[in-house]
Amino acid sequence: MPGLPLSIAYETWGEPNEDRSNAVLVLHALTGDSHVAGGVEPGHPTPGWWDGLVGPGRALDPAEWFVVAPNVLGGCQGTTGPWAPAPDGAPWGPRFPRVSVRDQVAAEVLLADHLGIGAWAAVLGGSMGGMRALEWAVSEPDRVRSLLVLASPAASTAENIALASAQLHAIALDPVGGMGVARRIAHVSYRSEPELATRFGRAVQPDGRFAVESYLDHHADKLARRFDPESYAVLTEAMNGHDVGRDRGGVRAALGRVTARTIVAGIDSDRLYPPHLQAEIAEAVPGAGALRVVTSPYGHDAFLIEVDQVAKLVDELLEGVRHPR
Ligand SMILES: CC(=O)SCCNC(=O)CCNC(=O)[C@H](O)C(C)(C)COP(=O)(O)OP(=O)(O)OC[C@H]1O[C@@H](n2cnc3c(N)ncnc32)[C@H](O)[C@@H]1OP(=O)(O)O
Ligand SMILES: N[C@@H](CCO)C(=O)O
Repeated sequence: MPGLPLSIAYETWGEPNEDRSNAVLVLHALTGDSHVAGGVEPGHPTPGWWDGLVGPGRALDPAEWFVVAPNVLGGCQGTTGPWAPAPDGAPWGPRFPRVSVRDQVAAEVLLADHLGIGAWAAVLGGSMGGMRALEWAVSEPDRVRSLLVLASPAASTAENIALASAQLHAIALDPVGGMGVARRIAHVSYRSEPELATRFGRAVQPDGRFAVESYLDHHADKLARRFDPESYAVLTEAMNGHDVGRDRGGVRAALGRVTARTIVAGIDSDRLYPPHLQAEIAEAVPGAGALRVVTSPYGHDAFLIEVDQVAKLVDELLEGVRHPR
């Protein structure tokens, strides 16, 4: 992204130690932001999306770790994205340049440099956050001491691209209404078929809508109140282009570069990024060991919901940083 004026919004928890060896990078998913957790620490009053993970007595205890969470490049919660002013003073909007997951990580490298962090004790993320975490470990192996990749692929699959392409077409036709359509399509892929069947069945509400239809309407309306359609499109295109193996001799060769102590986890009911995609990563990253499986009825969104299981994985990862083999 040479030439793009760049601002990065980020939040931190805890304090860096003298050599910054306690710094942990947490990377959010598609519609997430830098507000990982809240309600437990001064300065972070409102709840976050991984509340159970950061806070006193939690896996990422600010008394021990310096936790850093940036808003992604192309996002709409403070970091440069389509909402930001272009050189002519008007918002970039649809003129915002295409960015890749590699560009996003390159921006996060600049943040690490700015904060004086040579190597992260851990880099972790789920979904799109896991794509960036993996890209960090491949492109900057010396700067990632441990890595958690959760519910992410090494490269977006044909099905991922197909689902996303329908969403991008909807936004291209009508940004605001289209993002609602996109969220409906995406949200179905974030949940599991048995969950939807058990929870909603064929129930019809008094207003005539299927209950599941009304549920999707609700999530579409909620997103419209908090997210920018141009940003949704930029980030979706970045995910479509995600392939750690591009120009690196393929996925296996790229993953072979990773030197971080690595845990790779999938969710048993995830139909967006099913666990076989994480098994591919676990097999190719040196020393990653067996794939870990989060058990959940909720599908892909379990990376946000099953926080206790995620916290155990983070605990195990950080234990390895405290006591390296
Ligand atoms: C890192 C990141 O990804 S950050 C972004 C994370 N946040 C999001 O993605 C926001 C969208 N939300 C979600 O995807 C989910 O709510 C999660 C993953 C955060 C949590 O999942 P769950 O706790 O299982 O929530 P669930 O999907 O059941 O949604 C609950 C909502 O649906 C509503 N709902 C349930 N049934 C119906 C229905 N028949 N009609 C209308 N609304 C309904 C509930 O009232 C509730 O509303 P609220 O969220 O405004 O309080
Ligand atoms: N609910 C998540 C799913 C994408 O991983 C989000 O909106 O970011």
